[in-house]
Amino acid sequence: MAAVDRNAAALGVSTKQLMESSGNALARGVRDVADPDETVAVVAGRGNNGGDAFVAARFLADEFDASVRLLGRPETITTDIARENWDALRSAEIDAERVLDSTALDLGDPDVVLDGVLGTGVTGAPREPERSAIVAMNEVDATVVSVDVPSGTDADTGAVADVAVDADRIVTFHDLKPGLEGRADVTVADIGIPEAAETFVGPGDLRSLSRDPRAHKGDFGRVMVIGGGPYTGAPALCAQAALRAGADLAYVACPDAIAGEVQGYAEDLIVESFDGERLRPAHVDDLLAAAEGRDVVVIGPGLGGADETLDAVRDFLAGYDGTAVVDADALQVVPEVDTDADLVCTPHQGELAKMGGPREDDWEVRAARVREFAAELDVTLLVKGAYDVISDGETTRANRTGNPGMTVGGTGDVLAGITGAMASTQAPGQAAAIAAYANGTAGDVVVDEQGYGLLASDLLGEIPTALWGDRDA
Ligand SMILES: NC(=O)C1=CN([C@@H]2O[C@H](COP(=O)(O)OP(=O)(O)OC[C@H]3O[C@@H](n4cnc5c(N)ncnc54)[C@H](O)[C@@H]3O)[C@@H](O)[C@H]2O)[C@@H](O)CC1
Ligand SMILES: [K+]
Repeated sequence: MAAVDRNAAALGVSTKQLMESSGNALARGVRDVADPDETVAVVAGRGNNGGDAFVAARFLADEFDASVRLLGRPETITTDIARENWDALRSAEIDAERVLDSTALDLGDPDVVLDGVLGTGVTGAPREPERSAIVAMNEVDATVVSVDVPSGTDADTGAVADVAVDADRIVTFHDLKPGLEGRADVTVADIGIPEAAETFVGPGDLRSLSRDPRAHKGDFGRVMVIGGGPYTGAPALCAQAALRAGADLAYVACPDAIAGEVQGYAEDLIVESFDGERLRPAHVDDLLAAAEGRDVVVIGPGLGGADETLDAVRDFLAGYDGTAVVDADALQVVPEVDTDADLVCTPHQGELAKMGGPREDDWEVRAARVREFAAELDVTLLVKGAYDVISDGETTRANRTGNPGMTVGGTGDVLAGITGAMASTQAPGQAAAIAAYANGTAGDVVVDEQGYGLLASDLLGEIPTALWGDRDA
């Protein structure tokens, strides 16, 4: 939800607007169970769940005998928008008081209790002062309406804590939360989050990239690029992109003939070469052994399409059972290969057609067909275009970042490298979605600064900011 919320804000629909809609929906929920002039006791915690309850109180105050209890001091309200809505209650002289000792919380004899104590931001079982307030709410003989989730319910898992609100009705926002499935007393309220906030990859998707300060080397991936032969720049770009996207180590497995040149592009790369001028089936056993110690393999960049090379790609994928990003010439073997690996394929539309996939001009039609094709192949597809389409066969996303300057050679190698890095910490579909977004954002920044004529290598330095530069994410 927090990711969708951030994506909505990036589309111009602020969390405060969503809070207004949430409060309005709550007021409707209360009207459904109460008659005019009945008493409504609103109990609010200090997060946005409480903020929703403040808005509801503003909607209800004219019609009902409504009063608000805030659990704690207004200064300790955790978000600006919740505090602004608390202040609005006070300014409007709506009955709203703070409760400094929740063990002495006296709700009187209300007809309805509105539970805005804890929502999706809860971690662990309720602590004080929320804990005693929940007990007090359960002791009152009233219809209890919960905001988003009954307080004390873990919104990620649906687990109910030892102390939790026993709700008669729940008004939940945007989507059914875990633990609420199958309950007859739940209303899912549309609070105006545009579908685009879920369809299009946005800054909210980057939230999962935050790092634990206790992380150590290897936590963010050892990425192995199998590439090069006729081309030398492609594997080097790809592996450098993986490092810029946060991988801890990037290895390039390439032919001896070009190893020196690949290493020459960047000292950060670990080049491990095999004999000859191109990949052949004889190399596959050694590559499979090397891949054992790595988190993700990216196969394809600069390999070329020689028959023996494609045979080797086929053999490699048949013997591999980790996660592999497949790009460029290697893509064409995917439909015929039998593998236990999780494949993330990154074709442009021409390559997709060569794989037997759909060719559709309209992106929404393409998205639906790409999903079917991903399900048929049992792979994740990232189909590059003006709107990139990403699907794992179930969830389908689109990415709008990027620009026509990125038609230059090498940008696909960069994308494959970012995808490789992301796939070492994220599920394949999410890895591909974030990679497409970051690659396009990097390209947009370069073109904004200098105009067209970008080089794929220009993207590299912009990748970290594209992934971690959004301080609000
Ligand atoms: N994400 C969205 O799109 C929207 C969310 N909204 C509301 O925002 C809620 C989430 O708000 P927040 O993230 O601020 O979180 P909550 O309001 O659910 O709770 C956070 C507060 O509870 C405290 N807390 C956490 N665990 C606790 C525990 N075990 N015992 C006692 N206190 C605990 C935190 O320190 C914080 O003060 C949703 O449930 C929903 O009601 C709506 O305002 C509208 C849109
Ligand atoms: K609640």
